Amino acid sequence: MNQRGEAPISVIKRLPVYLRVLDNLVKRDIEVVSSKSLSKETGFTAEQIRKDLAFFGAFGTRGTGYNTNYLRERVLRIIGLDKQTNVAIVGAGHLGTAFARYNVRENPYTSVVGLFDVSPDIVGENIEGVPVYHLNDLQEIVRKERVQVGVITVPAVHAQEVVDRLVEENVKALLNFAPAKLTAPEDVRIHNVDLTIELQSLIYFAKDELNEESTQDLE
Ligand SMILES: NC(=O)c1ccc[n+]([C@@H]2O[C@H](COP(=O)([O-])OP(=O)(O)OC[C@H]3O[C@@H](n4cnc5c(N)ncnc54)[C@H](O)[C@@H]3O)[C@@H](O)[C@H]2O)c1
Repeated sequence: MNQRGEAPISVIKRLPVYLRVLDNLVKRDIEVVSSKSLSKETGFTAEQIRKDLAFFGAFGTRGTGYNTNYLRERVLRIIGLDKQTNVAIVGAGHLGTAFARYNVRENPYTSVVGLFDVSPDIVGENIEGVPVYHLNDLQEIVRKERVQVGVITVPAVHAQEVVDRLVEENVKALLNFAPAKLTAPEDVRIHNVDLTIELQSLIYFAKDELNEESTQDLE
């Protein structure tokens, strides 16, 4: 049974947050955690947490809480992080290299096996142990390293050609940072990330609280 198929996207999106907190608790040798303390650490309500976790089976013991290790392993398995996932980042500029650095340091669950670029200024370099290859080597490395996820951090005008190359190599999951509308076959999943849109929507939601005097009308 595909457990992920049954839970709403909002629940799935909270799972990595639970994982981060559980990782921390395991590191601190905390063996049992209540939904109340998970609530304190995540900011979600205890009821929400119990409901979320119940989607995947009842893991907790009433009055005691959840076994931290067990819950962490379940969450890892539900997300699909119990097996190594190899990632390639295409575009080794500001964002691509920052993303690579951060993931090498902070994300033990995926392995960035290579960055790819076309600029002679960066090809051949090494970012936190991750080699920067020329785009021409994409096919060879994707096959050799069994890359499953592609991250797109090239200028928008080049993003579709990068998608096409990754799709040709059978990469089925793409995380796109370029502000471009990309197309791929139905069995390829593309997630778009746009921090500028996040910033703009924050301003919309906070606009009543923003100090009127410190803002100037643009028109
Ligand atoms: N989603 C967000 O929140 C967010 C934030 C910042 C930047 N961006 C976007 O991310 C992308 C990268 O931004 P940046 O600031 O790192 O730019 P950058 O110019 O620093 O880096 C882009 C890199 O892509 C390389 N490149 C160009 N064409 C390529 C190709 N066909 N194949 C491989 N590499 C190629 C360039 O040589 C360069 O190293 C842009 O599309 C930008 O708009 C998105």
